[in-house]
Amino acid sequence: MMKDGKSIVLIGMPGVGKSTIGVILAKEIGYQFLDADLLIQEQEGMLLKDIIATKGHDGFLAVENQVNRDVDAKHSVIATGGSAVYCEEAMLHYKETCQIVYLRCPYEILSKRLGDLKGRGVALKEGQTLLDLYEERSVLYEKYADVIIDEDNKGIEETLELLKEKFC
Ligand SMILES: Nc1ncnc2c1ncn2[C@@H]1O[C@H](COP(=O)(O)OP(=O)(O)OP(=O)(O)O)[C@@H](O)[C@H]1O
Ligand SMILES: O=C(O)C1=C[C@@H](O)[C@@H](O)[C@H](O)C1
Ligand SMILES: [Mg+2]
Repeated sequence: MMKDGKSIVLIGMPGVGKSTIGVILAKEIGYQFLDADLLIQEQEGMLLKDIIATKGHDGFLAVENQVNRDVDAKHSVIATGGSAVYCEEAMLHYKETCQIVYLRCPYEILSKRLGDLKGRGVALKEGQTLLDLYEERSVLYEKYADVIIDEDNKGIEETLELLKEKFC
């Protein structure tokens, strides 16, 4: 187990593997796992894509901000949603209480990995492309990160090993 018990918050674009890698990391370092997307769905009683459809982009971000801001968990790996980085209050809360890790994946790899963006519930504004989103968010992910893990062409296992090297 990690020494100081600080939780690890994973940030990054949709599809970088925050949820997939986060749950395995938690198990391997003896932490709990929380997925902020699932907390949002549970609170709202709706799927993410339906929350976005009903409340709109800004309404969704308000809920995402509140849910992440209210997370008070030690010894946990927390997978955030890709848009959590727009939620300033929540990000400042994580910055003060946790270690923030940006899983950075090159655009070319990510765009192949992501299929139907709408089905995934990505918070795209009208007319925005995945590349626009990538460029807009990269700056924010880097701003809040304490640690950056570059995925490049790594598989899930290799990325996990890098994370464990940092935190164990
Ligand atoms: N090298 C890799 N690293 C991480 N995930 C990979 C890799 N190669 C393929 N994948 C796949 O990419 C997907 C990552 O999806 P996942 O839901 O974990 O992303 P996420 O970061 O949690 O996205 P979201 O912000 O939408 O919650 C999974 O289906 C995973 O199997
Ligand atoms: O990157 C995004 O815009 C999102 C990613 C998901 O994890 C969800 O948090 C939500 O569907 C928005
Ligand atoms: Mg996820």
